[in-house]
Amino acid sequence: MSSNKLIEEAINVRKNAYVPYSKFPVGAALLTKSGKVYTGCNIENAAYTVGCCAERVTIFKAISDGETAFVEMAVAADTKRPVPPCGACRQVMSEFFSNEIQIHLTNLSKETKTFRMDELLPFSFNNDDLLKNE
Ligand SMILES: O=c1ccn([C@H]2C[C@H](O)[C@@H](CO)O2)c(=O)[nH]1
Ligand SMILES: [Zn+2]
Repeated sequence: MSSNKLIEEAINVRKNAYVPYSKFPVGAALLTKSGKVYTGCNIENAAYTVGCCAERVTIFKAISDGETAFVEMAVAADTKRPVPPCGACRQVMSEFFSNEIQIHLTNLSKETKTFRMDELLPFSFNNDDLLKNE
């Protein structure tokens, strides 16, 4: 699976986005170490705040299937620059992605920027911060 193929999958799954409110479809694709590709799109709701971004839908699909080891992720939207993930998604990514994982952000022209997790979310809150007495 090439990075370009993963980007194609992210662009392709945008068609399933449920976005009657924002009309801003986003797609994501996640490659596991076992070679599986999980895809996801954003899913909105009439109660706006309960909608979920494409990145989190994708990661949660993989985690709920028992997958925890990942290689790379692609995120695509119809943006001028490669689409930047929101802060909530960066926090969820940081829970499951080590710094070896490549995160490809792209747009429909496949203008792509690739980041490491600590570039997308430096000084992130993590499980170590919960261990205040150790
Ligand atoms: O990286 C992003 C940015 C936004 N959205 C969604 C949230 C909402 O449904 C719509 C507009 O913000 O796009 C994503 O899925 N991923
Ligand atoms: Zn998000």
